[in-house]
Amino acid sequence: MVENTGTLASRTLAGEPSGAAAGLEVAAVSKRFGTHLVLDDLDLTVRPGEVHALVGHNGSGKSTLVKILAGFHQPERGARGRVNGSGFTLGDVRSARTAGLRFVHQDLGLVETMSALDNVTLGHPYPHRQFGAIDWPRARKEAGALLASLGYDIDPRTPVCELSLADRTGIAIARALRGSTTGGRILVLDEPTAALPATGVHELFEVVTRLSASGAGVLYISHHLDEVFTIADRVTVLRDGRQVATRPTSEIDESQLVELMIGHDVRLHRRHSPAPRARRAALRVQDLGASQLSGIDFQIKPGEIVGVAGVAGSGRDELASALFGTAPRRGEVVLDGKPLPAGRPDLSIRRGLGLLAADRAVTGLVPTMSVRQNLTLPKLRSSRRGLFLSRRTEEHESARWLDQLGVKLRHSSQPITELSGGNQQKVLLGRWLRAGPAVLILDEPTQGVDVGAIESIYTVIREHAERGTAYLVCSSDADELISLCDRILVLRRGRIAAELSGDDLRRDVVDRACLIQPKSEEP
Ligand SMILES: Nc1ncnc2c1ncn2[C@@H]1O[C@H](COP(=O)(O)OP(=O)(O)OP(=O)(O)O)[C@@H](O)[C@H]1O
Repeated sequence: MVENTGTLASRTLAGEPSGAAAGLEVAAVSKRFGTHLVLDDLDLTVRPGEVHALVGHNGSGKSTLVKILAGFHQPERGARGRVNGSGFTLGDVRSARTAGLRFVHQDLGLVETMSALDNVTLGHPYPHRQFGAIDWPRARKEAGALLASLGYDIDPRTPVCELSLADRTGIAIARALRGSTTGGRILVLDEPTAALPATGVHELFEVVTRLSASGAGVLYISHHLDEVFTIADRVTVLRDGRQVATRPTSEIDESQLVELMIGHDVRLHRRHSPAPRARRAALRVQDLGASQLSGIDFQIKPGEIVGVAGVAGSGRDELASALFGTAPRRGEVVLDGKPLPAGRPDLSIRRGLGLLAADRAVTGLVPTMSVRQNLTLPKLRSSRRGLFLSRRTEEHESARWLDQLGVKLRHSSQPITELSGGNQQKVLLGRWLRAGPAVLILDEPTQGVDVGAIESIYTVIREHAERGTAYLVCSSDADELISLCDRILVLRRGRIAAELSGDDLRRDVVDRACLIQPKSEEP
């Protein structure tokens, strides 16, 4: 419990030893949207050299806090902030920047077509020669040195679109830190690993460790509790906008943390499914090839949930879009007995193949539409009366879906952009399930979704499998595949290296199959 009296200096934080030098201190931070109190009197300290994790279920207020710190949202009156002892105005972009706060947001905010150098320099002046021309060699040298100091070996001339996700994260961190002094800087990383492969996560941890060792305070927002225990010194838990605890990570274990986050114990249940009886495959893939994939053969029966595991570069990332038709492919894809042409996502949808893509911001959401409109998008015909959409039918059906998926919202005509990331993901899943595809491909289906909501999403997926929907689940989370799938295809170097089922659906077996090349395969 955080006391709510006195000045910033006199407030004591849970888990904060008295007298500790504080990098970032905020106190009494509240935020309302309309009548909805989304942050309720929060106090937080990030010490110099500390990695401080901020966790909480979807909609608990993490991003709202980050936006207040960055100056995009105004907090309610009475909120106070200090960096290294000097006050700054919460809710003011310039004040946050001058105070030394730096941010890497989840979408990274990079300009794909521009070079690493331009992206690192974005928003900062380029070095100039005597008569006003840009000093390109110096600009490149400075950007290269900054990236190297963080541990990234990136040629500043490389266009960002040619860089790996891990290197893009490096560019975003370098840009955030550019121009800040080494001592006393505060870096806020908002779900930095959401789209990173495992190797990228490892690289990022090295960067974060190096930064904190240099005295920077890092506020680290993540849904991945294993990351919190690997990288963070302390963790603050938000639940429904309230700060329920701030603890050293050494004094808490994962199940206690989960309990703090959601208020009760959650266990993920394994699927116990009878073997599908249908003779004809819902999806048959033969000799599929794409830029990273070759010779891929598999089938999925109606009602089956098949997982795809594989490390970055294994081809796992490419499989979903190649099958759906948004990436080029070779080979044969047969849906419900009929061949599906390549490069035709429109036909895929019409014939009953859906894709819940990993990048919801690019391929899923229509940001200008309401929650209800986003949910009902692909199946407009079912709720039409004559030429007019029956609003009552649409409202009734949306309410049922939103309830079933446990979407946290005020009302269904609210703009989708007002929902938290995890709740947006639930709406997109609902959209596809509602459309009733024969086969649904889920690419990282619970990315950005909190532990409490994950089980409710799995339940919905399983229920639809029992009614005959076939699933292909591509995920970087082995635990997700194990708890959800009947069998798992493991990709290595673009080929199916193993198929796991039954007693082999175990973390150690999946990880081993993804990583280790059997002696017989060695060149
Ligand atoms: N601009 C806005 N207008 C109205 N409500 C908003 C707005 N932005 C966020 N909210 C609401 O504030 C609450 C907190 O949202 P926030 O995005 O901070 O959650 P979060 O913890 O970051 O969730 P996630 O883990 O899903 O990203 C949610 O109920 C959300 O719907």
